[in-house]
Amino acid sequence: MSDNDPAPLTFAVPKGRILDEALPLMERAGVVPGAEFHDRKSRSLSFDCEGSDMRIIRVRAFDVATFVAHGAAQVGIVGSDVVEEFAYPDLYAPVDLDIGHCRLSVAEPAEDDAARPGPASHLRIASKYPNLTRRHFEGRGVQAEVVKLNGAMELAPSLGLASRIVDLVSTGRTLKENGLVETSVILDISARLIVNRTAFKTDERVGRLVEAFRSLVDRKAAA
Ligand SMILES: Nc1ncnc2c1ncn2[C@@H]1O[C@H](COP(=O)(O)OP(=O)(O)OP(=O)(O)O)[C@@H](O)[C@H]1O
Ligand SMILES: O=P(O)(O)OC[C@H]1O[C@H](OP(=O)(O)OP(=O)(O)O)[C@H](O)[C@@H]1O
Repeated sequence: MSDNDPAPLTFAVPKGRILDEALPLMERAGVVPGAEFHDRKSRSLSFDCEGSDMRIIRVRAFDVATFVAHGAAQVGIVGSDVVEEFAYPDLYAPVDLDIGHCRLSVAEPAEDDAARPGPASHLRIASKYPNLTRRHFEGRGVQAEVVKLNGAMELAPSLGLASRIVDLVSTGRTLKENGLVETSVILDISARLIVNRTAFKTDERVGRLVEAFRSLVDRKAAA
């Protein structure tokens, strides 16, 4: 790299379930992680990209948004749940990738309707999404006290930690097996290509990546 070459771009991806669906799209957009990315024994968090000086970093889903919003990564892939929860002003989500579909829902114990108390003005709710939870309940005139958990939300009602949960639902199996029922959907979710707004305005490589992903999604929709 000469002194005049721009700094390599950093592309952030989540570690878990979105990745399986995201990798084929990334590859078709020319973002191909090197072999070490697939080496389960590797403890590296930053990887080469084939045919480019771009770096690919693999972080927790919520952290993808944080890296991109702060410009530490310029591009990333993350669920719209994460985009909406943080609502970072410097984060722009220009492409719906049509993968990682699920929903953010309210759930409560599947007990008899007769045993359920009437409408409440204050509820304790367990969630990994405090902002979306508060916003949803405030819109319905209910003050939500959110107990922040990072997983296994479904345990909270039976152990008296909260009366309801707000969590991601896909097949609904986890709710069912833990004696809960979905009572309302807050948000339909899919994965988004996200970019740092400043990088998008100032670095044409970011714009080219956005166009590459957008045309892939458009072609899939037209097929
Ligand atoms: N059934 C599901 N459960 C959880 N997330 C789902 C589901 N279906 C799709 N998703 C999407 O996947 C995202 C989680 O992505 P992924 O599992 O790749 O991240 P992660 O980094 O492993 O997350 P975590 O921080 O929980 O470890 C969610 O934010 C959501 O957008
Ligand atoms: O409707 P389903 O298909 O059952 O999927 C929903 C479950 O999947 C997610 O958990 P995940 O497996 O990511 O584990 P976590 O609780 O550690 O987040 C989510 O938090 C639910 O628990």
